[in-house]
Amino acid sequence: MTDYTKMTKEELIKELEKRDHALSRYEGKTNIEEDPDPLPSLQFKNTKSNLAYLETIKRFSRQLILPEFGPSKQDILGSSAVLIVGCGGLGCPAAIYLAAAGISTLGLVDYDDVELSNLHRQILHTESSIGMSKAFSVKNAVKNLNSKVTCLTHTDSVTSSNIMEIIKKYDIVLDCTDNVATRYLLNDACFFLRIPLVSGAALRFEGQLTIYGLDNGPCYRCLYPVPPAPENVTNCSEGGVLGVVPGIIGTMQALEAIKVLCGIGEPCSGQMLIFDALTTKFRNIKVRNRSQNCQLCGSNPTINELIDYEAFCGARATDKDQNVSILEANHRITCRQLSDMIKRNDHFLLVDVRPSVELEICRLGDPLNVPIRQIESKFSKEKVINAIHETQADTIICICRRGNDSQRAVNVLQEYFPNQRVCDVIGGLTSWAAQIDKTFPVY
Ligand SMILES: Nc1ncnc2c1ncn2[C@@H]1O[C@H](COP(=O)(O)OP(=O)(O)OP(=O)(O)O)[C@@H](O)[C@H]1O
Ligand SMILES: [Zn+2]
Repeated sequence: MTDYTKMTKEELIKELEKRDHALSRYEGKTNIEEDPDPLPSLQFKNTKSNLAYLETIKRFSRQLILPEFGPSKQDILGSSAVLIVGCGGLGCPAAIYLAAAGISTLGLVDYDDVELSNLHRQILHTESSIGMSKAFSVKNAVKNLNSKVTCLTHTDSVTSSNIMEIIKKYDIVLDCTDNVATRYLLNDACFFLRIPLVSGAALRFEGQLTIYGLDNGPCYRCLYPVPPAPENVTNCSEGGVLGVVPGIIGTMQALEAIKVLCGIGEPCSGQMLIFDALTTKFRNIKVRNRSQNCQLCGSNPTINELIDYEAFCGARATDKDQNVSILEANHRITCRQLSDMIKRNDHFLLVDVRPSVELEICRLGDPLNVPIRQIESKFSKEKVINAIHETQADTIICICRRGNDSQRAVNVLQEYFPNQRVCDVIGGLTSWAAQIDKTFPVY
């Protein structure tokens, strides 16, 4: 194949004229297979204008000169469509690298809008895009980088009812979401349409990456036939994440998509890449082969169509906080009631059940910190007894970030202190900030 990168501008123009002339012979023909002198696909894609052709060569020159890549692979990217589900921490880097690499079409899906707390890691969103749809925000960034990319935005959640219609247009799908129900949904839909699924995940200091449904590789259900109990699932909003970690995994999702589309290298299928940011270690674990017993892709499948994934997982297809209500009303007080108790100087013990690092962010007064993990495992009664004596409290009030863990804490503490009134604060510190003190930090 001609190496265009080594040609001078004049030589390139001459070459173009020659090829434009050759192309003109095919005008009006639908079948171009009889081409005796096949045009380099890169040229073929850019016949409309010489300028576009020259720009394309120049833009991608550094990857065009890779012997394993070259114009033929560039052309594959230039006619490929990738769907990115989730325009957050993983989706942002994935989208921008794919756009930079010259993908023809990017599908951008996200039902959510940009928030300030997204900006530390969802790197295509900016301060001025707060409140804007994440899918549009990513589209803007992509277009700024490479105006030639066609962006199709979807601002609804993907669900069983719309997913097939959406993904059928794409060559490969990237799972950049953050909840289990959507992972099963994407897995099943991609399997039914035989579309490879590049799956990424990032939490705290760890990231994971693998490809499902590629060639004879396993699907998500081969590895995880049963969804985890909802209470065992932690998301970034609860567990935290260092911003760079999804940046690395999302970038690698883009890389794997390029490799799969172009058929280069060894894609990360049948193996799970695990990245530990704290030790700077990448481990590659071989995962099980495609399972004969898999309910989806095994030899006797029982799942032959999309199902209700929220019911299957017992959890919603979003990581938005869900408020649980496990206490009787007489064990709950409102922020307003707590505020009145503070004003009246009532004798109560405020127990903040958040992890201690979160008290470093903000706290209400001078609470006793007993994290919910301790309360539910190795709980030492002494600490609370001492504090009750010190404050001469007749009531123990548990508080947390949003009013879920505080209820669990009340359940345990009631058993330890049956003669004491134990209650929690509805909505926790988030409600306190909304209803009582607008200057109180929300995180
Ligand atoms: N079923 C779905 N359809 C469309 N988008 C989805 C679906 N499930 C998850 N997402 C999107 O995937 C993205 C995941 O990214 P990420 O976890 O980084 O963001 P986040 O949910 O905004 O983060 P945080 O937990 O800090 O609020 C989110 O923007 C979320 O809206
Ligand atoms: Zn399977």
